[in-house]
Amino acid sequence: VSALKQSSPPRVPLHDLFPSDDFPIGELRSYDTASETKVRTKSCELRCEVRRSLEDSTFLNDYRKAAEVHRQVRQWVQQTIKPGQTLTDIAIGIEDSVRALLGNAGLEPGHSLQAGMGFPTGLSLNHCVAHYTPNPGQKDIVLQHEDVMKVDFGVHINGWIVDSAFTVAFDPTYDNLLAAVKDATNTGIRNAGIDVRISDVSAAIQEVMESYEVEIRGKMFPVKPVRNICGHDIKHYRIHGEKTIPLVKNSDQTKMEEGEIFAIETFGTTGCGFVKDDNGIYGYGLSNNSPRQVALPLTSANRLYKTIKENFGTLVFCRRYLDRLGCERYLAGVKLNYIQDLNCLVSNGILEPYQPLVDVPGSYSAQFEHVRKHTSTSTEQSCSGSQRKKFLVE
Ligand SMILES: O=S(=O)(c1cccs1)N(Cc1ccc(F)cc1)Cc1ncn[nH]1
Ligand SMILES: [Mn+2]
Ligand SMILES: [Mn+2]
Ligand SMILES: [Mn+2]
Repeated sequence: VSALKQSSPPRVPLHDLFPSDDFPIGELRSYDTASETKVRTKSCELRCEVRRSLEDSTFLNDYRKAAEVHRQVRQWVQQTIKPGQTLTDIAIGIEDSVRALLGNAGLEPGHSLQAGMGFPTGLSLNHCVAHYTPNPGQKDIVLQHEDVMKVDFGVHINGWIVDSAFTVAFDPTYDNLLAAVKDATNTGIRNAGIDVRISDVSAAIQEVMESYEVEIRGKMFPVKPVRNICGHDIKHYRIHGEKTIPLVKNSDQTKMEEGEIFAIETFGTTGCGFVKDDNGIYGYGLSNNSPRQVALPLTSANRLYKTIKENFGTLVFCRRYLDRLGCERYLAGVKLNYIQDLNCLVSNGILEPYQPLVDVPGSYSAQFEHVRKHTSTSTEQSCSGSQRKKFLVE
C-alpha cells in the first residue's frame, strides 16, 4: 500500500492510496453449501443473473471501494465534528470529501451517475429521527453540546450504494441510548444471513433494544425501537427495494436470499416509537412507477426532469445537489422556479418526495446502520462507526 496517507479534511483520491485497487475486504462469513442447496424460490435465470453480477468482480470491487470512501470520511467526521458547527458546513464537508476521494471528476452531465453521493446527507437532531438535510435558503442550524445527531450518508460507485450511519453525542447522558442501537444493529447483523427469516432478525433486534434504559436529566426512559422505520434491501441505483426489516416482532416469513444487499439499521427513541412526516423536504427520487409519457405544463419542469434523469437516474437527490449543477442559473437565477418545477414533477407522479421523519418533540433518538451483502460464498459488510473495532476491518 502506498506510503501516502489521507489528509484532513480527506482530499486524497482513493485511487492514489490504493494504486492497485486492493481495498480492504469487510467481514466475510462463509456459508456451508448444504444450507445453500435448499429449495430455491427464485427462478433459475434470476439466480443466474444474480450470480453473474456477483461474480462480476467490479460489483464487489465497486462496493469495497465505496465502503472505504465511506469509512475514511466518517472517521474524519467523528474526529472533527464539534458543537458550534452549522449543519450546512457539516453536510458540505462530508459531500466535498466523498467526491474528492472518488476522484472528483467535474460536473459534466451524468458524472454523478458513475460515482458520488448515494443519497442526501442526513443530519437529524434529537426528536428528528431521520431524513433531515439542510436546504439552501433555509435558516441554518448550529450543532449544540446537548444534541444527539444521526449522521447518515451514502456513497455509490456505478450505482452500488453503501448506506451507513452513526450517531454523534457530546454529552455522556445519552451513552445508553447510543449503546442500545449499537447493540441492536450488531445483533441484527449477526442474525442476518442467506435463508434467514426477516421475522427472526426483527425479533432479535427488538429484544436487545428493549433491554436498555437511559436516564436523562433525572428521568428514566426505556429505549423503544421505532416501529415504522425499517432496515431495507438495496438494489442497483435504488436505495430501497421491496424487502424491509422491521425493528419490532412481526410474522413476515420472507427470507433473506443469496445476492441480496441489506441495510441493517436500527433506531432507538425515548419518544413514542413512531415517526411521522415533518414539514420540509429531505430529498426526491424518480418514483418506481412514474408514468411513461406525461405532458408537463411547464417546459422548465421538462428541462429539470431531463437534468434529473441525466445526473441522478433513480438515486435520491436534494436541492443542494441541484444547485451544485447550477440548476438555478438554468432558470435565470430565480431559485423559486426550480422548487415550482420540483412540485410540478411531484404532482405528476414523476418524483417521490421524502420528508424529515420525527418522533414527539422533546424526545431523543439514535441510529446505527451497516450494509450487508449476501454473496454466494460469503457475507461481506461495510461497518459503520466505532463498531469497526468489533468487526474485522482492515
Ligand atoms: O426510511 S426509508 O425511506 C425506508 C426504509 C424501508 C423502506 S423505505 N430509507 C430508505 C431511504 C430513502 C431515501 C433516502 F434518501 C435514503 C434512504 C431508510 C434510510 N434512510 C436513510 N438511510 N436509510
Ligand atoms: Mn491517480
Ligand atoms: Mn442510511
Ligand atoms: Mn438505510
